[in-house]
Amino acid sequence: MGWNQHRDAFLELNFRAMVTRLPTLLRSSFELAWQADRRAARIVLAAEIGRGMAQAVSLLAVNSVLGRLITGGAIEDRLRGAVPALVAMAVVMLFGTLLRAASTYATGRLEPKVERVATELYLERAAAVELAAIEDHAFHKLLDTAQYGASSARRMISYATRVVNAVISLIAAASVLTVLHPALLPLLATMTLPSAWSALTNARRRYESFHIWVQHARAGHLISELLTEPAAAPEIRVHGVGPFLLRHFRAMSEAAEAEQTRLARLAARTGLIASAWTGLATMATYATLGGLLLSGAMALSVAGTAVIAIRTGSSSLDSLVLEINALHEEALFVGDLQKLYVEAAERAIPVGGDPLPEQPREIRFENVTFSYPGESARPALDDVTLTVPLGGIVALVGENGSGKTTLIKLLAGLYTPDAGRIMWDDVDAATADRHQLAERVAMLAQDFKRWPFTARVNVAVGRSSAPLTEERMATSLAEAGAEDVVENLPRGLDTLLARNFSGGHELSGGQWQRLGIARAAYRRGRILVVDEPTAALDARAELEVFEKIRALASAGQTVILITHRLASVRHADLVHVLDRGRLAESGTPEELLASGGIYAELYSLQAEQFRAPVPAPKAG
Ligand SMILES: Nc1ncnc2c1ncn2[C@@H]1O[C@H](COP(=O)(O)OP(=O)(O)OP(=O)(O)O)[C@@H](O)[C@H]1O
Repeated sequence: MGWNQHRDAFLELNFRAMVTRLPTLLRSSFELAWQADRRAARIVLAAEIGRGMAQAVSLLAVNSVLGRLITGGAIEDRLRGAVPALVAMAVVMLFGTLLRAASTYATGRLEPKVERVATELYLERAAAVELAAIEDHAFHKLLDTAQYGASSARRMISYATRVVNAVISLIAAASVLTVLHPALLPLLATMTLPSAWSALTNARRRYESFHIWVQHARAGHLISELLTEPAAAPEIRVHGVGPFLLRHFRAMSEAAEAEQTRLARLAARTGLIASAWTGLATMATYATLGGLLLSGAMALSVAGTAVIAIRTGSSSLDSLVLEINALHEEALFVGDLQKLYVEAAERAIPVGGDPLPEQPREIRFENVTFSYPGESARPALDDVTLTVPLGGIVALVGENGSGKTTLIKLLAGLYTPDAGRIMWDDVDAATADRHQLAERVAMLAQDFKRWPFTARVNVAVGRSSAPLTEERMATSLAEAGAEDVVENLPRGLDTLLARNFSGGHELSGGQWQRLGIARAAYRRGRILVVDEPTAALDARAELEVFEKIRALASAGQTVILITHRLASVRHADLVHVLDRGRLAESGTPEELLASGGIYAELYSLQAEQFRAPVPAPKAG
């Protein structure tokens, strides 16, 4: 269906990189933990270091016990001699158990907090970027992949904990082995390398595959949502779109399954090779140990301890490799999240800037050109120069796709021009304080958001930063002519406007439009921008809304109006006509009618429809 793009998979992930990055990974896990809960982070770190040390001490105690038991003398004496070491072992094990409990508790406390902190930052940064970033598919892909980073950050904490633990117990086992016989250490490493290789190879494949398939997974998810969402339900039923969507869903799922099968086949093959290699290395290790015993180069008690140390060491090394690998895999996702943090900060709406004039007289577009990203035959706005005087009604008129909505989005600061300037008196909007600019504008977009909240929230969300007041609510509803919409709701303003929730209610398109106008009125922006405010209204409601808009304008509010209903434009103080991204004509409605240009042509086309003869009722 045109979503798949498998070109940009890239990775650099190898064993050396993994080991060299380990300190950075551990540090960033610790930083995440520190940010989320300092006390718990301290407990985890101390407990894990303590546990590793306890393991080293208990290994030394084992050596001492074996040494006592295997040396000559009466068995009672040998047992008695081993008692202090046995007691030491028991104490150390108890200590280790307590530390483990402390670490489990603190990690459990830490993990959800880490995920929350990471998620909050993700949402905060994503909500603060420019509209252009949200509409950019590359940034969207990053948003998609980075969303997994927060849960990875959560898991990173336990993996990092286990890595610290495994490193310390490995150091303990390796030091004991080196003391026993230096030849044993490389053998221990050889035994564990295959599982390292296999785990790393599989992780790399999984991550590569994830990056290649993430868009695909999103598209599959989108189709399954489309099949169940209420907005699509009527067309799915009347036009029979269901089987078509299902066919695509199946095709996409099958492609994803084939990828999973490929990964499983490769993982099985890699696992087999690694196991064969481990088997050979284990045989070599024990043969060496036997050789050392036979040649008398190693005492039996030492060989006993060596076997225990090798088993402890290889299991520590095994788990170290697995945990580092898991840590690394999670870190790749956390890396995506961090990349998003950086990119979102770079593409964030700038804070601060030149103050806008308190009472500007006009907004001037000077040779403004703007193109949407991607391929298009012509710019959406092409060298547009026009003035919007403040304090009256300015109408934007033009055929579909002529650039009206784009123009008001630029005016509201949602996009910045590719060329030219937008001046608020003598302040360039490009360097102006964007927060101030947004403060001045109330916007009712064509596709304004129908929030799945109560009617009250749907209006008050127009200015969610201020405390809600009933008086302002009532005035806004009156200004929008939306009182009867609210009166007819089962629980008035407290009715939930989301039909797919229990107790939820749905409004008609026209009723929504009136609530949308109430929201824009509630905002009390000095410039009210309305894009096709009456498209869904019946003739009476349309007249009423334009009446209200006129009243707002005569009370001093600036209204910028986009509409195809040219009869309603008659009351505008100034009309700009756009044609394929260019300003075609400007003037008062009377001037434009008299000039016989595009406006006059569109006007007479509409007027014609009403002049068409009404068929006479048939007699009889
Ligand atoms: N988000 C977008 N991304 C890419 N192109 C866009 C986007 N929005 C609009 N366009 C393109 O920009 C051009 C101008 O669109 P715009 O929505 O400004 O027209 P309009 O005059 O408001 O049309 P209408 O009367 O249909 O609402 C069109 O060619 C449209 O395809």
